Amino acid sequence: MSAFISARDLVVEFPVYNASHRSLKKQLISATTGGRIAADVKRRLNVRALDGVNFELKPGDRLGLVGHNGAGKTTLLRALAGVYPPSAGTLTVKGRLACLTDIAVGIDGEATGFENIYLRGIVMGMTPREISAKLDDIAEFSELGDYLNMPVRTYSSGMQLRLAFAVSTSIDADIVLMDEWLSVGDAQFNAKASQRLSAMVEKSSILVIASHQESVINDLCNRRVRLEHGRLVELC
Ligand SMILES: Nc1ncnc2c1ncn2[C@@H]1O[C@H](COP(=O)(O)OP(=O)(O)OP(=O)(O)O)[C@@H](O)[C@H]1O
Repeated sequence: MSAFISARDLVVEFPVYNASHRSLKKQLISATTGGRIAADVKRRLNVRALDGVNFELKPGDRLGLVGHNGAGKTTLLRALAGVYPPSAGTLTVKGRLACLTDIAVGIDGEATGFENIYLRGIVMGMTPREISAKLDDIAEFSELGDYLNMPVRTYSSGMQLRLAFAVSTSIDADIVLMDEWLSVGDAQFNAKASQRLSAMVEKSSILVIASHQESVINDLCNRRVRLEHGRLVELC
């Protein structure tokens, strides 16, 4: 099956509770960041983070998502990952995903490093058998040694990220989703992490990466979407 992504008139809205209707509206009328604010039929405020977005991606596409703070880039990545359902329109995603936007999701502080490799792997969509086959590689890459037998709550934040990164980049993915080029650990680890990410992206069929760095988009991408206040204003 070839990887494929299609967004048709995609809308993602977030209801905003406990917001002062008048003051929020006033404040946001002139906002240059963020999605558009609108009241629904029940006069509740909604942030329209994605507003009628259309595009299609096929194998070989490396899409760079650009736009101002709050333009909707992360929302689009999370919608592609199935975290946010469309409020309207349709989104079709075919292929196995590696979503690197929230790499620590599924990590449990009370569980050991080894147990967390399974927990995070399962959240990523891997089978226990698949994780077992990759366990040595993940453990070796993380360089956590005997710490893998200790509860993750005893790790430093950098060690937790190493673990999350090692598992999250072990999946064989058709589609890679990334919010900025991931940077983890100290200088030595970050260099090998970057190599591992590059290898993962090269093997994948479709890449979608959001970035504020022009050089990242230029180096990695052959297509580009610019979002402004949730609307797609440039597609090439
Ligand atoms: N969980 C949420 N609840 C309410 N509003 C949200 C939520 N997540 C995002 N938004 C709103 O949706 C809009 C788009 O946010 P998003 O995080 O997708 O922007 P972004 O382009 O990734 O921004 P940045 O470059 O700052 O990371 C913003 O107006 C933001 O306030």
